[in-house]
Amino acid sequence: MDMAVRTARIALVGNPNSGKTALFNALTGAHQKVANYAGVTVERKEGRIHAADGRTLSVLDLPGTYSLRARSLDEEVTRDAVLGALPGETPPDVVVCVADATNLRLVLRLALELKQVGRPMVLALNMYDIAQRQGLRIDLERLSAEIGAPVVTTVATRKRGIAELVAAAQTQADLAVGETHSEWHAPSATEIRAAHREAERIMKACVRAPERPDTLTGKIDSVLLHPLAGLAILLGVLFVMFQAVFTWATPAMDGIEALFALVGGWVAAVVPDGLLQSLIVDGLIGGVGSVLVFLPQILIIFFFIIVLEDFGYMARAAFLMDKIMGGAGLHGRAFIPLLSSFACAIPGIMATRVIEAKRDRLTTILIAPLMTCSARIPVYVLIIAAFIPNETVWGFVSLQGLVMFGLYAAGIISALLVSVVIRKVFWRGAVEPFMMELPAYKMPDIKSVLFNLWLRAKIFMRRAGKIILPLMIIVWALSTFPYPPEGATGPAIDYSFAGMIGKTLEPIFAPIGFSWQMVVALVPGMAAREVAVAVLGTVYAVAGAEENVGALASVLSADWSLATGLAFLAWYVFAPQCLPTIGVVRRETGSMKWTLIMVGYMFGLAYLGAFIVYHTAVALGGG
Ligand SMILES: Nc1nc2c(ncn2[C@@H]2O[C@H](COP(=O)(O)OP(=O)(O)OP(=O)(O)O)[C@@H](O)[C@H]2O)c(=O)[nH]1
Ligand SMILES: [Mg+2]
Repeated sequence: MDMAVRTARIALVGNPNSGKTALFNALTGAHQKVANYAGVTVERKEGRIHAADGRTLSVLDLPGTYSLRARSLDEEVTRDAVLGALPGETPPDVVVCVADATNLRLVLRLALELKQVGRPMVLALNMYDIAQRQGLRIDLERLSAEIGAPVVTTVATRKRGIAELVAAAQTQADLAVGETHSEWHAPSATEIRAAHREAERIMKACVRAPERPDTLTGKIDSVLLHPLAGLAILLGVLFVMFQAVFTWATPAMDGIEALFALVGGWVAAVVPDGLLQSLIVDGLIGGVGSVLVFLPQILIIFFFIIVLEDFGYMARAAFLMDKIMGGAGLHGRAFIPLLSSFACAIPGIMATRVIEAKRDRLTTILIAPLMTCSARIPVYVLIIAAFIPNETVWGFVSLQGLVMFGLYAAGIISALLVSVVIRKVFWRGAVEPFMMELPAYKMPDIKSVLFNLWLRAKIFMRRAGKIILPLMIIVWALSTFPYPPEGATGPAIDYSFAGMIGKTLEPIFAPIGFSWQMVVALVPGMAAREVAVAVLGTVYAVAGAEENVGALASVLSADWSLATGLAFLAWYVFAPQCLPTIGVVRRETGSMKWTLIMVGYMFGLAYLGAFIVYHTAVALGGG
């Protein structure tokens, strides 16, 4: 074998939240998700490093773990990667043990364990900036001698120490060429105790306590984690977020609408009247534009989430919610997956891999789609704009923002209730207590916040191109053909395939106040929820070029009763309106039965919720 061209493989292994993914990004130029809480990475990710000497190395980012005695699915991935037990994989040539330099005790135990596996190792003391700021003194030479591996200090977020780390890893790889020894056995209780003592001894020998211990974190925590004040602040933060959605977004929306109107007008002037013009202007530009216009709202919500994540607040929110979630039969570790589900249920469901007990994980998967994903935002905003007056209550509170807050709350509360029911119906037993490690507070980095927002915008726009655009072509065709017969008087859509489908299914939805036009919007909404907004624009023939949220909202408010509008919102809170999510649930649970149970209960709740809302509103005079 020609050693010179063989790519050495490096694996990043370390405690949760120690900065492995930040290092991976710094090493490879990738943009994997980094956030200030444990359990961000749940899968292995491979990337490439082009070293200074022209060689390439391959590097693996792995889920965080405290030990190779893996307990949850994500930790098993890390163990198997280190041992080369994943199908088709050999053990890595070098293990880079990534440490949070301010929290060495736990990582030393892991480092000792890794050492036993027998792979060449490098210890990366990451977050070295924070360690220095705190005045923590680490005897690097002694530490290196004690664990028998080179030690490199790094600041992943500032790309410091990266070249040194690569060089050290390369040297280790070269020294150990051809050596493939790798073994591990689960340690006995005696061995574990011995390892703890050894880690303690190394700590004492190499680390001197910080001169300026982090008292700020403690001070902030005494407020933010206060059982009452903390919860009030959490609610306040969410409240401000939804107020912002309705007050900050308008100028940006106006800009996007103007842009699409301009393009639509331009195409209408260039392309002759007829089918092609209708397809481009109404179907494509109007359809995609009517969804893209909600980008500002989505980015505002993500802005809050990203800043709070980076600050280290989300782990505190998990702490505050722990009692409530435990009461509902949810494991404390369910918080982060549920939080991820506010972006989209799919990454949320994947994130449940951090939950050890199968039942706890299954419960979390089953309720994750009730969290308000970002694809619901366009629908909520449109219907709220149509039916909720743009007024201020109690002097300063936007009523529309308040309703939005209520819809999110409805999702959360129903998720908790469903969890209680799952616990009652399918299994009992106490939930294991769990304490998430609270990360130190960090000032969010503006560049990375903006970058993450840009990634979010890209995801949303890619969806518009890849899913919404093709769907809109289908919807346009179904609502254009067949043409109305000679002498027909109603709108053309009445005679189209879309009209036929809607009218066939209408009887099912009539009891909850939905018209056939709404049914037409629900069907493609199964592929991507937000398409419903574009389809409503099509079925109500709001002309493409002058299409805007205001115009569509006023058509809806004229055509639907208030009761219908509210019932539609209720439907959207609960309905499993998204095939990709159902597919992921099937894959992650490995069970058709549980997938069907989820789809069934969600449709049931949607129908029941819309029914109750509709009839209550009618009874109160909103029909
Ligand atoms: N100040 C400072 N912050 C860092 C450094 N490295 C990472 N961070 C921050 O630490 C937090 C955790 O980083 P991640 O890269 O997500 O950690 P991880 O080890 O991949 O975490 P898991 O995937 O959950 O195991 C993020 O908020 C990073 O921005 C560093 O060297 N200095
Ligand atoms: Mg990570």
